[in-house]
Amino acid sequence: MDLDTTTLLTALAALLSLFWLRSWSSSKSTIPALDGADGLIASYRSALRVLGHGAELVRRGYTQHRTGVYRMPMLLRWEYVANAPAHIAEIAAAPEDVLSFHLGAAETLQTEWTMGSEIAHNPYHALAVRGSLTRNLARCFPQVQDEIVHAFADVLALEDMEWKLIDVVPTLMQIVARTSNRLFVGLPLCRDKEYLDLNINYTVSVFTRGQIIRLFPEFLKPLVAPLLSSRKSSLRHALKFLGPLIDARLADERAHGPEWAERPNDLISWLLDLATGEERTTPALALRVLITNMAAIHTSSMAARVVESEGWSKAALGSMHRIDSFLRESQRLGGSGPLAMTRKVVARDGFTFADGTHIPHGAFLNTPGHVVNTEPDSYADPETFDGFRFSRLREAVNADADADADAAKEAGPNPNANPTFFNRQMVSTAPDHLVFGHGRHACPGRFFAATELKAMLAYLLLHYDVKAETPGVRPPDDAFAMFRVPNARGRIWVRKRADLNSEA
Ligand code: HEM
Repeated sequence: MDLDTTTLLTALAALLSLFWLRSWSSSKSTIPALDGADGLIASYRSALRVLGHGAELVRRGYTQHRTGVYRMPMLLRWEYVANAPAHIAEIAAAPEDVLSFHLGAAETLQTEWTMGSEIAHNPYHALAVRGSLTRNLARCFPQVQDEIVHAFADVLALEDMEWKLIDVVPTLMQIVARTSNRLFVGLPLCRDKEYLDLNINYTVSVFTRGQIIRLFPEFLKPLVAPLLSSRKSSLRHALKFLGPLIDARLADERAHGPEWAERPNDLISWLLDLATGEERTTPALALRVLITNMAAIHTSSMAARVVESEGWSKAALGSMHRIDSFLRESQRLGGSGPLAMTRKVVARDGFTFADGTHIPHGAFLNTPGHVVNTEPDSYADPETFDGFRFSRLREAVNADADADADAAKEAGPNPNANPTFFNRQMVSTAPDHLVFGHGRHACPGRFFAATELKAMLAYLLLHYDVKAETPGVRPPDDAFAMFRVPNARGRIWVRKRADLNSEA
């Protein structure tokens, strides 16, 4: 879909929305509206403004209602934003049958249209990521490490000591997709360019077209969404690669049961451990592989600077506090959109915070992701990138536990877990660090993401020199409404290091 078509559809959606007879009864809510956005005309004006200035409006709402909840006008309804840390902690702790993460995500990503309604109703792939994938990280790390070496060599394709200008986002997406798929589906498929491109294109399509579909009123979605969504064509395409692999795995399971000597330790097996009924078919399993790829690929872009040289075994990565700190800081500033942790209130009586603030049934409740990640009460000089902010803290408290303790805690009860681990690691979530969400639905893939990104950054630093295209300048993020991603046109210079080490 070209830019003109996108613009046209967006304009059409906005126009239709203006004529859509939205119920304004909720504007009589006791919860205050964003200042200047109350009333029919003002609210529509603000809702249109959200499309181009979402982050600015969320920051304004934070300044105006620092300790409370306010209503933000969107084109099709009012949404609620909770600013106070205590409220954020309550949202994080609420059970799925009170505040639904899955129905919140279904709205944000338009899951029914971009992925299929079964993904929201039976998200068992998240359990496979939280359990088996996380538990197997240490065992599978040598393969991930091996893939990083090959992926950097093939994707950067540097012949000699010359500097090469590379496009950051597409290059990192190739490397991340390939490394992740070494774990998900193994060799040789993880190196198939057509398969990787399919996963990357599907990821981009879910995030961009989901935002456009979201602009349309419900009654128009059945007409418009199938034209915009690439779900069916992507799944058909994915079956070309995954179909034979999954067919063979299902045949083996039928012949030998769930445990057999050469059973691969990969995502397909981890999904099969949990899949029941209709989920145990080739297309249904292929869709879960596609969705897990989408979750894994979407957020992995970062700035890189030389920090220090260490070995890069899994154990060494655990002690690489500065790389961990650098990535956490990078995510703190660039990793959350204006709104995070979207939840749909599904409890019949609505949701009431401990201080009595009441959110009605059916409403969407959010937290101001980027704003809390840059709250001056939590972070000194919060808008400044300080790569070693967290490693200094860590050195000060002299904590030595690493992400494994946290990962093991997530994967299941562990009587030997150390309760005093440092809680400002890359994988640690908090009401003032919402990059991976927080609470019950905090990203289950973050242990893998942290291991993979730390290994990638360490490898990059040991083997390549890197510099910004324009010294000291980070290109501004691309933003649309409440959606924010690294600048798609950002470029950096890369060359092989003169004193190239052979990998540890
Ligand atoms: C830097 C990389 C990543 C970031 C920033 C990230 C961020 C997030 C966020 C913000 C959420 C929602 C949390 C909430 O609303 O409370 C989430 C959920 C999720 N993420 Fe990630 N993620 C990353 C990598 C991954 C990877 C590598 C995987 C898979 C291997 C993954 C799988 C998932 C899944 C399955 C969920 C849904 C959780 C549930 O159903 O409870 N993510 N992620």
